[in-house]
Amino acid sequence: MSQAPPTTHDRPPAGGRADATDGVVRVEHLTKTFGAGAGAVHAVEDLSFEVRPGRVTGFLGPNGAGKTTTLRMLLGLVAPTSGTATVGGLRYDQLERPAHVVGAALEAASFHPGRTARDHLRVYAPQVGVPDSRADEVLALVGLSEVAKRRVGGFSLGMRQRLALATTLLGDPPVLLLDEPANGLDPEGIAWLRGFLRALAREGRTVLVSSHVLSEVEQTVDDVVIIARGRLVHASSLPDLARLARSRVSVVSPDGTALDALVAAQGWTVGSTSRDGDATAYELLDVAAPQVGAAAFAGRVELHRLTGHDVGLEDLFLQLTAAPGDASPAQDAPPAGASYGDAPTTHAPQGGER
Ligand SMILES: Nc1ncnc2c1ncn2[C@@H]1O[C@H](COP(=O)(O)OP(=O)(O)OP(=O)(O)O)[C@@H](O)[C@H]1O
Repeated sequence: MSQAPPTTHDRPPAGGRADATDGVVRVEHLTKTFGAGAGAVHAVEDLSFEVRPGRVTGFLGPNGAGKTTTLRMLLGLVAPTSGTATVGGLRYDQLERPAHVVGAALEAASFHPGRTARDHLRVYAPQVGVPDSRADEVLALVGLSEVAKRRVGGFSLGMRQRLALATTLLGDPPVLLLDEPANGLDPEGIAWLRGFLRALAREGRTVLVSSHVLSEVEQTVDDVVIIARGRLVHASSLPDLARLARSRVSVVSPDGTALDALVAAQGWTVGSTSRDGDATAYELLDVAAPQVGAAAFAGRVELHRLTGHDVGLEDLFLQLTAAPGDASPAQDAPPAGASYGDAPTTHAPQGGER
C-alpha cells in the first residue's frame, strides 16, 4: 500500500481540527471509461452506493471489477467520465485539508528503503500539517514503536502494511479508504488488522476496505458493497447478505397433493414451487435434506428427487459476481439479485454508457 493523499493534494498546515464532515462517502452514478472507440475500457459504469460512519464496509469485487478506479476517483486521482464521488458532500478537490478528512492507502507499498519508519512519517507530517511528534503517536497506534528507528528496507510485508496505515492516520482523518489492506498478510497480521479496523470504526470513523475475496473480510465488515464489471451487484449489511446464503432443499413428488400437505404440516419455508401435471417440485429454505426425507418417509409421501444445497457466503459472492454465462461454482445458489429472503438487494442499474 502506498498512501495517496499527502503527497500532491495537501495544503500547508492551517491548524485546528479536520474539515467539518459527516463522514459519509457517497458515489452517485459514477462512470469511468478509459480510452475511446473499440478499445475503450468501461472500468466503472453508473455506480451508486453510500458508506456510513461507525462501520467497516467491504468494497468487494473480482480482479478488474473497478474497485481501485472508484477509490482513485474518490481521491481525485482519476477524473470521472460522469457522476460524482464525494466525502461529506464534497469532492476531494473541494476539501480544504484533505489529509484531515480522508486517509487512503492504495496498491502496493512504495517506501524509501533507506528511511526509518519514523523518518518516513516525518517526511509526510509537515505536508499533512501535523507536528513531528505525531509520527511516534501513529507508530504506537499500529504497534511499530519498537521498530521506529529501523530502515523500512528490512520490513516484512506486514510491517509495511502497518506503516502504510500509520501514514493514513497522520491527519487523524474520520474517513479511511484502504485498497486490499490484507493483501499478503499472514493469519496473525489479518487478525491484527481486523481488530484495528473494527476499533477505528468504533471511534466513529468511516472505514472502506476493498478486497477481491469476501472470506478475507467476512469477519471484519458490517456492510458490503459488491461490484462486478464496474457495476453494483449488491449492497447491504453483512447479515442481510448472509440471509441470501441459506441452505435449501429441492424436492419433487409425483403426488403433488400429498407433498403440498406435508410442506404445510411441517411449516417449511417455501422458496418456489412448480407443477407439472400431478407432479410438484418445491424449493424449501432453511431445512436439510435428511429432515425432509425423514418427514416424507413418515408421512408416506413418495419422492422422486431430494437434493440439499448449502450455499456458503463465498459461493454466493462468486455467483453474484460471475460474468453472464460463466459456469458458476454455486449453480444452485440464488441468481444474482434474486431475493429468496427479505434481504434488500440492490440491482445493478441497466443501461448506462457502453
Ligand atoms: N489507467 C487505466 N487505463 C486503462 N484501463 C485501466 C486503467 N486503470 C484501470 N483500468 C482498467 O479498468 C478496469 C478496472 O480496474 P481496477 O483496477 O479499477 O479494478 P479492481 O477491481 O481494482 O481490480 P484488482 O482487484 O485487480 O485491483 C480493468 O479492466 C483495468 O484494466
